[in-house]
Amino acid sequence: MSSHVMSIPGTALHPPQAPARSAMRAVADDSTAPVLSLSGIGKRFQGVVALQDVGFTVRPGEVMALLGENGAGKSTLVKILTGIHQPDEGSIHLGGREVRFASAQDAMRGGITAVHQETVMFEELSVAENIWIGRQPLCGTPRRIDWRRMEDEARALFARLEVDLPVRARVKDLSVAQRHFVEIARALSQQAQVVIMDEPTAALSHHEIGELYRIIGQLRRAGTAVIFISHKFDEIYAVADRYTVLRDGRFIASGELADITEQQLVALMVGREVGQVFSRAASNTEDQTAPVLEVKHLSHPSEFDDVSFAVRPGEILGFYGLVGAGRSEVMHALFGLSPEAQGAVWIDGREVKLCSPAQAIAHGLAYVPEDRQRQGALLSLPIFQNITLPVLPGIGFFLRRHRRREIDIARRLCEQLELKASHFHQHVAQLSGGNQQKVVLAKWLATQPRVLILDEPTKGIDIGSKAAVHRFIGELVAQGLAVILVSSELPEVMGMSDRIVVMHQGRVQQVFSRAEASAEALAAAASGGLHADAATATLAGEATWH
Ligand SMILES: Nc1ncnc2c1ncn2[C@@H]1O[C@H](COP(=O)(O)OP(=O)(O)OP(=O)(O)O)[C@@H](O)[C@H]1O
Repeated sequence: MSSHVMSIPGTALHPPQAPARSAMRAVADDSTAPVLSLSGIGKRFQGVVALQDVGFTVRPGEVMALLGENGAGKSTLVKILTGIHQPDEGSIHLGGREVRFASAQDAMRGGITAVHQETVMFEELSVAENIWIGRQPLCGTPRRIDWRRMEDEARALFARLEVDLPVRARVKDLSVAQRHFVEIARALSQQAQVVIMDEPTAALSHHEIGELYRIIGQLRRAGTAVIFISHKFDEIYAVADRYTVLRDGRFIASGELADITEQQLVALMVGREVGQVFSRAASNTEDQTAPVLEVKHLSHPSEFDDVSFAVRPGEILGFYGLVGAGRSEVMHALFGLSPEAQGAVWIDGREVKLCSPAQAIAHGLAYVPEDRQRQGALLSLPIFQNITLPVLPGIGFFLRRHRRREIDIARRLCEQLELKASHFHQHVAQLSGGNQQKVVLAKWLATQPRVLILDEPTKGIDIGSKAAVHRFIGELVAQGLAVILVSSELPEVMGMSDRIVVMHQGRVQQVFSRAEASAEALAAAASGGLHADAATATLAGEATWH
């Protein structure tokens, strides 16, 4: 890692290593004709310019990282490439022919497929049926579906990918990673020339990320071009060959990743200096300060067992663990969302019952969930109403002067979080994904809680805004707020927390002070107390795939 921006001392762990790029780049070189070329692409939404004169090329067998801040226009471009939106201007050439896709199916048939979390699949149908839906092989007279061929060909696709996935499994029973693999198999079956991956690792474990990298290597060797969107630089450098940067809907630069440092990329993306990310001085809260929140022996029949911890005013208590460790489930229970949970919760030294979110809020808790878009934002309401919704009773919604105050609160938070929107009355549905996340964050910060639970607060948020979010959390803590920070990013959890609880398989494995918390020690605890080397190997995705 070349820049100061993402690295802090002691975070020696990196995401899974991709195979050496020189070995993987069998097809693309400078003389290869592009498989995809865009020129002069423009798109407006009700006066908002999302893209303007964007052009770049992608060659067969290369991985192109598409980079930009929240709202830069990446998703809009993906939607144009996959037939969901039509461009107002410009042209797209695929395999040397000009194309215009009227729908997602049209784009898929034409050779462009996207892999992302929101992809609609037929939940009740099998893996094989999802791969061949709409084009099932037929046999006999009268013609009927050739189930055996359909399943055999699906098996052959997974064999090619070296993924062990039962083709008769129902899609509803698959993990996010397995769904990605089904989509990739479908793309292969359609001889896709370009596969777009939009933040594909967001919900994957370290091991699954390793699997995904390996499959990307296979696509590349087969000559498929991959457009890879991510806000994480370590993974961009691990998998991509080239980059294209967008800023404010415009093309800024393209080039080889080998020729550019992370810091230079950040400068291209944000066009200004970015503050230090992941760095906060430890709070000077004394150990003898009474905790504002104490959780004692919290258990759930299937999700977690005997979880106890305490957090003091002015302190950040980090929660680290692998996907599935039970961290988010504990936070759900704490916020009154899990009726089956048992245990005791004490606030300011008094035992309280938190049986519903309303009770939790009344006791000064706020919870910003991980899945903010689905659980947090009212997409059809304007930004300022989303932000002030939880505090409306407190500021008198119907009084005009209070409406003014509502807008003031919203404006201050939007500035602090560097929200990118054309105006406060813009509907949240019209914001980019990252900016929608910031609205939900602002909404809960506006409640001025005493204990703020943040679940993956910077997931999907660009590097510049990450620094702003961290600064803002730091300011709130300095004013006496207690924060519980659930994060899967080691640098974030280490750089921000005063103490770190590591969970493994639903239990508290170990609690670290800031001084004790090294990347290796946290990883070892997250893997169930393995020796640090073994834990590092597990995190690097070297274990076998089940
Ligand atoms: N349906 C829409 N209506 C109005 N404006 C829109 C719509 N979709 C996108 N925009 C605007 O287009 C711009 C680009 O958004 P886009 O979603 O492409 O950004 P992005 O680079 O994908 O950001 P992120 O990293 O946050 O996902 C933003 O200003 C956004 O508000």
